[in-house]
Amino acid sequence: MSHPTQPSTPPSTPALPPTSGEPALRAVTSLHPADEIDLVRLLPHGPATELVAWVRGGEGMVGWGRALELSATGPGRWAELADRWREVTDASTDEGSAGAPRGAGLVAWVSAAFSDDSPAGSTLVVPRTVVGVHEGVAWVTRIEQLSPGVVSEDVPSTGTTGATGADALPREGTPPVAPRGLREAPGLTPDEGWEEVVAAGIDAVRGGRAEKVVLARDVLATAAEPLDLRWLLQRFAAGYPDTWTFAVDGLVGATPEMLVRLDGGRVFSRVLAGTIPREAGAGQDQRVADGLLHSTKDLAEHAFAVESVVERLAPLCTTVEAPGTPSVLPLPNVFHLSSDVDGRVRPGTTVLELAGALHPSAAVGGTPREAALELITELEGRDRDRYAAPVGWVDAAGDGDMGLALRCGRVLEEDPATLRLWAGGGIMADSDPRTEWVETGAKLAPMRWALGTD
Ligand SMILES: C=C(O[C@@H]1C=C(C(=O)O)C=C[C@H]1O)C(=O)O
Repeated sequence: MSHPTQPSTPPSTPALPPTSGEPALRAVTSLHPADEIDLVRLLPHGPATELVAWVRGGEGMVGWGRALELSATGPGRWAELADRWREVTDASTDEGSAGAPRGAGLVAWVSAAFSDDSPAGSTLVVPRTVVGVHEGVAWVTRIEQLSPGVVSEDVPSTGTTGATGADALPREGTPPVAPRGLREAPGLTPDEGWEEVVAAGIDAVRGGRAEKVVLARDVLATAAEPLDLRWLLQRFAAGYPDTWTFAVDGLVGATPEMLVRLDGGRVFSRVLAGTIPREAGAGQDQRVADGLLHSTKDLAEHAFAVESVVERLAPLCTTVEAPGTPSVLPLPNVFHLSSDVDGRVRPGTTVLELAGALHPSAAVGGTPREAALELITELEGRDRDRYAAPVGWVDAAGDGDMGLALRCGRVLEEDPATLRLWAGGGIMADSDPRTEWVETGAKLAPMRWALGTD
């Protein structure tokens, strides 16, 4: 039996839609008076990964649902996210945000992996609903995909105030659920081994391998049920109002450190390095703060961090200015040496590219950068996931805030009742392992307090 011969050319197939480019989004913003809006109370109950927040002193933004998610890995993760976000925003429409406060309109939250070779990946998330507050103005932005793509189900709406429809202000969500039956366990480094890790870091610095290396430890906190992130966010917002309370992709915390803010061409970075736990009793504050301001070890450690930021900003800016001496930033748990760096960015640079260039600053890596990163890999011996990496938001113009993911934890993908908490500190030749243990304990205090019910 003979078989029909195959045609030499395949039959013509219908034309496929263009595959280049990212999905287009449509953002619609409405403005409202901001009377008595408590942003973190607006968040609906939902899985940890569906909630986003960036709030400080009652202002900022919260969001939920997912209109779009982009991910990237490797050393090119920043450039990839920046390019793809530009493609998204170029193809998208943004209605009603003209003249509205910074952050209103099309906006994405970003959380990146600390290291270039991390399996953790980096993510850019555009929520379906964003509510913001700034200087007496509130806004609601609703975002949807215009072109085909995967859109996850929105978190159920919390309802609306008076007015109905897409532009109404969402009403407060149900009260958050306090974590029950909390227990702590040592993380990837056994507690009793961490001072040895620090001692090895001190030896490496004394031996000339680096001038400063930041070493961190982790702790696991497990509750009886999946954690309600809104509990933590409300605690942070109330107890740490001078820090940026953040949530994205299951990473939650209250960071005092602004790696980089871009606002209409102005660049700002708050560099922190050099820390002392705040002792109970306000009577001690002045003495402790003075001690920090005169500690040669802490001043040197701080200078490395400022230098690393100024050096990396310089090629991307027309001007960069740093103060000659740091000041003391008081937080409920610690004092930090703090320097505010200001600059003007060269046109066309977004906050994502700035964060990519600055990360890891010597506040979380060390000096020199490459040698310190090698030591971190060698001595910590495990991946930092999203800890100590940039976290924040970017708008359609490329402006935004990128803090450092510190005083934070991340919900484990495999167990939504467990958070991995992290804290680290800068190790210099004259550091002491016991003091570093106490300092990292003070840096874990905000998370431990936020998990509590006192
Ligand atoms: C590494 C952390 O914090 C960083 C390290 C600091 C230090 O060593 O003094 C201070 C602030 C942060 O830049 C942390 O909180 O985990």
